Amino acid sequence: MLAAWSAVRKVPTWAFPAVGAVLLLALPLFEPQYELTRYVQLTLILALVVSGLNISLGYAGQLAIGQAAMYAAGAYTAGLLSSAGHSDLLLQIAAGGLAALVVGIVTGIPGLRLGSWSLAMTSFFLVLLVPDIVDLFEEETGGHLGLATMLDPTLFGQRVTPDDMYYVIVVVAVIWFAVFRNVVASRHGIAFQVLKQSPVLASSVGMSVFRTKLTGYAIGAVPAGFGGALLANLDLFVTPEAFTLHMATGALAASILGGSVSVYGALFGSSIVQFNNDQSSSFAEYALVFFGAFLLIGGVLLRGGVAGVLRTGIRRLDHAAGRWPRSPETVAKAAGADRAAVGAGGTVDLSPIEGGALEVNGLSKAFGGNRALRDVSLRAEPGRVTALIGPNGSGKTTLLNLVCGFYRRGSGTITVTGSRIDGASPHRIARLGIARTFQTPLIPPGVSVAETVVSGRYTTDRAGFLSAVLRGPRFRAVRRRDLARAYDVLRLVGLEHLFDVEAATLPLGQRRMLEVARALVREPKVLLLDEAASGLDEAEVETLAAVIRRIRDAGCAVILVEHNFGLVLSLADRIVVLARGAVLAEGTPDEIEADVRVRDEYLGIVEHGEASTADAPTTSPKREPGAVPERTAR
Ligand SMILES: Nc1ncnc2c1ncn2[C@@H]1O[C@H](COP(=O)(O)OP(=O)(O)OP(=O)(O)O)[C@@H](O)[C@H]1O
Repeated sequence: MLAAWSAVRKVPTWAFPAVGAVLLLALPLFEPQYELTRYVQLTLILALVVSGLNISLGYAGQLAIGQAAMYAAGAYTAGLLSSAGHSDLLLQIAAGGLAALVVGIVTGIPGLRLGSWSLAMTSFFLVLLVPDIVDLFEEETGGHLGLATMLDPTLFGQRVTPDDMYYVIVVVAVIWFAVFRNVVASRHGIAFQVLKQSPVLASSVGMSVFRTKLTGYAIGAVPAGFGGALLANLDLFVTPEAFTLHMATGALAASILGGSVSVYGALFGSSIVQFNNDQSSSFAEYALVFFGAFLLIGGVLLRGGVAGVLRTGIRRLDHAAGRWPRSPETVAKAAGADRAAVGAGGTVDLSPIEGGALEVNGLSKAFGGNRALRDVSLRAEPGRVTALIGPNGSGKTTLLNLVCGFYRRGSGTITVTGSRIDGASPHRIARLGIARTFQTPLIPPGVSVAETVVSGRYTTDRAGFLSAVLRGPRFRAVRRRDLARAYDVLRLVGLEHLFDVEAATLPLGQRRMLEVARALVREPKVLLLDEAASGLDEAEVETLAAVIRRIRDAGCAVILVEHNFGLVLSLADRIVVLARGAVLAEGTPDEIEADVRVRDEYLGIVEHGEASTADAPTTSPKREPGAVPERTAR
């Protein structure tokens, strides 16, 4: 059984959908009943609509159900073009996709700008508006009676018969799903998942949150428009009854049941929902109840829907057959890295980084009456580790958030290599070469360790959308470089053997190291590490310390926010101590260690050498090169 599975897994993954497409194209040769071909056509049209929902909701995390309105835009555009004498199918499909894209952009901009539930509300009302808009232009659209003046479709001047229509629908669906798969597997697809996990994370790797959201929402509209144009030409009739809230709920149920974070989940979900639609008129009566049940089954019982169940099954079989996780050699080959070097245990060269000095001058920030930062100044030099320490609530994370542009400053300036960055948006600051890790690691679910690191390279060395869709030479070259670079930094932090593993399933220590790798892969000028050692065991802290030294030696300016005082003493070139939002002391590790105020305020050590709290250190941690201290300051 496992041998058979291994043989199956040797077949390239694209071969399975290709076989499915060939079977669908061959179906008419077997002279199936009309009901079956009709079912396939309607399922594929619904799958086009649902695939758009998978992009905007499943991948990009934008809760919106406006797909029915975009479907309507595509159908009416095709219908009106046909009624006006433009019977060419290609023109109608392209125009239908474009009309849906316009509807997506026009409704997406206000919905996304307002944030929160606005997009869900806007798209909900958009669907409710469809019959009214159709009635408003009754003369052209036929109002609630429907548009019945369409001409027979043509393709390259030839009439397209109802039988030919079957092939047109299959071919459009096959092309779209190939495009969808390529987009999802590209950097742009991973960007959607990063955004879904956290807009803060997305902007910290240089993504414009608004633009990425809008792109996801707008791209999701296009296949719905294609579907609409195909539906109109299938029956040569367009009625507003096909684009109701009922239909929108059905599409949502199909997306969740099939697996919204999946390409082929749209096909699974649509085939189930369409099958039920076709079964009986009593289904139509109770459809909302069925859709609700599908939503519950897909969302609660089957995590990740049908596609999620299949994915888990495949992963288990791969694991049992020894095909997963992949060996370092296989991983290196996939990454385009030097196979000979893999597994040799040698060190990884970190290429020199063009570090930049970060300078903070007179920075203040208040939250209401709470003055979180008061006139703070510090300078972090390239090729040096500058530690920022202080008790809880002293303002360390606030300072990092101001540097990264997540908070607006009250007063003061922030510069990198002399250029002001205060006032810039977070993604622009990230693009200027500031990278960071988070106190609680932000790792998107469902993404491999390798892809998580690659997401850090979002702004470097880009291949455009079209290149990604067509998998052109530029895309493949960038992809090879991305994976090879990800592999290198993973070796640096000791996680290369986990290349293929789902990142979100790693334990805390490895997720922290993974965040360091993701930040490092962009070769940042300035690296901000927010409590990167917290929750790590002794061996992991040692690895982290060695990695930080190598990043520093490569030329990066490292800012280390840390409660592990021993680690700080062993790594820092300069230490800045914050207390109650102001700089309490600044100096070399020796100066800080000897500073009475620091010992008193931060370490809680009273002058006769006893700790004032049970867990405060009584002696200075040792500072051997490479040694990692055992105690934390709190
Ligand atoms: N978004 C916010 N809204 C309101 N108050 C905030 C916000 N962020 C931080 N603060 C307040 O600012 C002060 C400084 O908090 P900050 O998180 O920067 O401290 P910290 O030194 O990083 O603490 P810790 O070591 O616990 O992470 C605290 O009083 C905190 O409550």
